[in-house]
Amino acid sequence: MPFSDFLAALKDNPYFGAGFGLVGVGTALALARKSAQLGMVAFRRHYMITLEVPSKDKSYHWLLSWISHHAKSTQHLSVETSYLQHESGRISTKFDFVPSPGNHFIWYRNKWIRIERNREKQMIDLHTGTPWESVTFTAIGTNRDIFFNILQEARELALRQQEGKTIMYTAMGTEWRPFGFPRRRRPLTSVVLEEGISDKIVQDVKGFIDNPKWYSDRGIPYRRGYLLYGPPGCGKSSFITALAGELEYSICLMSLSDNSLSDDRLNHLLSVAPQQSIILLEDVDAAFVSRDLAKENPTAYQGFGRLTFSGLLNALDGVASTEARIVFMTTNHIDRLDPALIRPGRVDVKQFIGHCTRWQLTQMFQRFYPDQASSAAEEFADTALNAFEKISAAQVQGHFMMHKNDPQASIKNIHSLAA
Ligand SMILES: Nc1ncnc2c1ncn2[C@@H]1O[C@H](COP(=O)(O)OP(=O)(O)OP(=O)(O)O)[C@@H](O)[C@H]1O
Repeated sequence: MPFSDFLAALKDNPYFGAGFGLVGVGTALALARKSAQLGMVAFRRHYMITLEVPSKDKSYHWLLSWISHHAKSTQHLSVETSYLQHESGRISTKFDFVPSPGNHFIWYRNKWIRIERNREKQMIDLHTGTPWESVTFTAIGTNRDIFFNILQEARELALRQQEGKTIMYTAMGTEWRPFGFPRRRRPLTSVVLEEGISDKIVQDVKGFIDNPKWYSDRGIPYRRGYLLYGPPGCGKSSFITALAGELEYSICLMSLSDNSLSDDRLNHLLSVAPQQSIILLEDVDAAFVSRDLAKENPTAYQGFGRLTFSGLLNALDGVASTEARIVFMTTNHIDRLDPALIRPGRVDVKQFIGHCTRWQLTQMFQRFYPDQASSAAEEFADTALNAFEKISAAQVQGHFMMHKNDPQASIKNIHSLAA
């Protein structure tokens, strides 16, 4: 269809709004013309299809990228700045042009499509503090497939852009928003846990994801909880990040100590977490300690914010969906946790992640200095364990960084390992 006809059709479309008002009528002739026109309006109204996507919808940002991808000739643009992490770890700034508020036309699969991006000046989304926005697509015809295709393409484009990255989400108001730049996926092999632990957890999670039927056949909620506990700097968080990369999942990071977190909000957030994501509750002991401890020292262990302990338990129990729901919790002090929080059903797998063993020390040495003989790695492990009773992987990593190009010095200077 020629562009001029498309514009003429739009002119009568009620969604098109100002700018194409009907010419005034004053004479009988004009009235007759108008009634003919109204006939056309009714006809066109039935042959135009419109899709409105509010900014709250998950697909909104995908669609903006899709539009800028297709509407290359549009001259009215806004900038969206993001950060990119390269293979080397270097971070660079990326500027994307997205269509600015107003009308844009694109030619898509032999059809003209009008896209209107609306920004409400008066309405602010109270949860995110951003203006209320929407995009409306209008096309000729009645076949909705055109919009399904666009949504599908926009989703695939967004997924391609995220390939090889792990997205971290954080809770903003009642929704999850990407936080920081997508991180390059961390390989599982880069986190050296005691022999067998990593494999055991990965197999457990994969077995869970692959077996929804097992749960539905038995009427068991399709969720699984994990608790990683142990001293700081031994790899709890790093392992969860690497696991998310392995599963191609994102991470929804939630702080239970957040003052603005209420029972209802937590419940809601857990039920609307993005698909294929791990919910990560870090340092759960910081928010809730065992009821016995709290009784002994009520001032030190006051509850945080408006979240109650029973609210947390209910929210965890309510986390059920047709999709695999995985909740990871971490703590440095398992002994401070209330047994109700970590009972089976809420936490199905508890795993201690401790200080480095001899095996871990040799593995870490070999990974850091791949050209060295295994005897050097063993010498490093023995020297380290002779000098210190407990060493965290974070300490070892920091020590290697001080002797990046000198493995022998890293063995000789092990006594200088930073506490
Ligand atoms: N097992 C490990 N293998 C390789 N690197 C590790 C390991 N453990 C820790 N690190 C490194 O140490 C740093 C801190 O680790 P991480 O935050 O995962 O520890 P954590 O156990 O979660 O600590 P915390 O209890 O304080 O949250 C990271 O930079 C990580 O790369």
